[in-house]
Amino acid sequence: MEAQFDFGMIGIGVMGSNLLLNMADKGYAAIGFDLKQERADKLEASATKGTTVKGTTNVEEMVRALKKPRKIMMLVPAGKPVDDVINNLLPHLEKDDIVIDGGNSYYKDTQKRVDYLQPKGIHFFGMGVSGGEAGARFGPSMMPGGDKEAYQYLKPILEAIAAKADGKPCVAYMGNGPAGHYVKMTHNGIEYAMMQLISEAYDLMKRGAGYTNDDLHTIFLKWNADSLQSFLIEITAEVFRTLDTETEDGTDYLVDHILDKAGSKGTGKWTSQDAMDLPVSIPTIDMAVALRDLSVYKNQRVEASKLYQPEIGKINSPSAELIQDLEDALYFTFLIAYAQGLSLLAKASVDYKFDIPLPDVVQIWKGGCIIRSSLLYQFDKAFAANATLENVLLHPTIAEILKSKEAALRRIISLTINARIPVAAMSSALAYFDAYCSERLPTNLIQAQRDFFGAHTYQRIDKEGVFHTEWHEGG
Ligand SMILES: NC(=O)C1=CN([C@@H]2O[C@H](COP(=O)(O)OP(=O)(O)OC[C@H]3O[C@@H](n4cnc5c(N)ncnc54)[C@H](OP(=O)(O)O)[C@@H]3O)[C@@H](O)[C@H]2O)C=CC1
Ligand SMILES: O=C(CO)[C@H](O)[C@H](O)COP(=O)(O)O
Repeated sequence: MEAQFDFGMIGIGVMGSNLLLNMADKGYAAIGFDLKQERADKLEASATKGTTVKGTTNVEEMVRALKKPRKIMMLVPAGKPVDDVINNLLPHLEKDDIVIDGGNSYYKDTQKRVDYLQPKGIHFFGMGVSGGEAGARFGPSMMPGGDKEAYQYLKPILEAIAAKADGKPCVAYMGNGPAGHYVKMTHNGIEYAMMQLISEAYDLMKRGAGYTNDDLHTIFLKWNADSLQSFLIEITAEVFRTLDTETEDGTDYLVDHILDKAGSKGTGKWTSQDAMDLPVSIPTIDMAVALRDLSVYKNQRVEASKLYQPEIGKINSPSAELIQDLEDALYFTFLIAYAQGLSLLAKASVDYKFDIPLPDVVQIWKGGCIIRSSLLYQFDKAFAANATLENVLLHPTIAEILKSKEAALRRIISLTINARIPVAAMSSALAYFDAYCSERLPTNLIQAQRDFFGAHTYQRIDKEGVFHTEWHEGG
């Protein structure tokens, strides 16, 4: 076959097929490989009339059909399938070909793959893709990282298919080596935190204040039209009005029939693990991971609820005030979740020499991805003033916002404590804020204890040096 295709895709499942069809709609000739013939046929059948889309089960045929330098993306499950695809592709590739892993791969695996392929002259990109099925088809947010020189060949195609925010494409070069996958991992960590925060607001309104699903639908719609405008708030409004087709008369709401055990594929956990390695404090993301983990222990929770019989207190605050406070509390805590994720990227960028452009990260998260929200626009001024800002909480415009919403969050958390509604992520966001804004923390005592039992030494506030005290006889 003559080399006539602009882009090749390996793995034409949910994400791969939609991304490829998106490219074809933008005028690129697209070819997709899958192990299954029916997927290859389905790809061709789904193409928009007049576009050039081919499906194949022959990897060599796909590679030969691509213009040079070849641009091949894989969208397969993370882990072994990625290495299998690389090894199957390698015999057919040539120097300067570009291979992109668009899945949710662990960034340390991506680094190994970059190191493996670089001596062979192959440019390997780790690229986070966010937006789910609809995003892939009509405009995702994409976070590519790898060889900057080779990015010029990808840029036009990626910019054409990306979501647009304020007319700018939601894709940009994210830095060296596995930087793209690191940014996507962090995106997902923030995603975990925002989802946990929303679920806590839901719990407070449903179990605490007794709102119905219809009420919740209306409240989330209003929030989405107001300060909390975001993809996650928008889809949550939809969830509350979706009826269950499995139950007899179909009048029950589906959300009430869904088991309260959360799944997770690892990106949230990796964010927390890597933050601890660096170390960067991201407790709201950590708490979101921990609460998904806790949710899995359903049997233990059932047993404990019988043992302790916790009575959920009624929250009787006037409705309008409660909903306004919750809106402000969510705004405050979403902002903290973004701040923690961005502070992780700032540190990783320096320590790992990723050179991540933080203003671009904020820009490409404004559209197409799961954590898109109008709140992200608030960070523009902070990063315009300092593109490597360690923490957005240090910028005066952010301080003004947080100060205006802080009292509402404190009122909400006070209500939940007596009502026994667990708001672990909200509480962690407030505690992080209180600690981050404390000139003096009680950590002096921890240093004293460490020196007491382990002669670990401490520093003093009034003179330079390292000190040790004989705290007690034999200490
Ligand atoms: N779904 C989503 O919303 C999002 C997913 N992602 C990530 O994108 C990646 C793909 O996800 P998604 O499209 O949902 O998954 P799907 O399961 O829909 O598709 C995966 C595809 O990979 C193919 N595949 C699996 N193993 C191999 C292999 N060894 N060689 C060649 N092809 C293989 C499968 O082929 P077959 O079925 O024939 O075996 C299938 O076509 C994952 O890393 C996921 O985490 C990222 C963002 C959002
Ligand atoms: O990357 C994504 C969105 O951005 C995927 O939907 C991801 O799979 C979600 O993670 P998890 O399954 O752990 O909730």
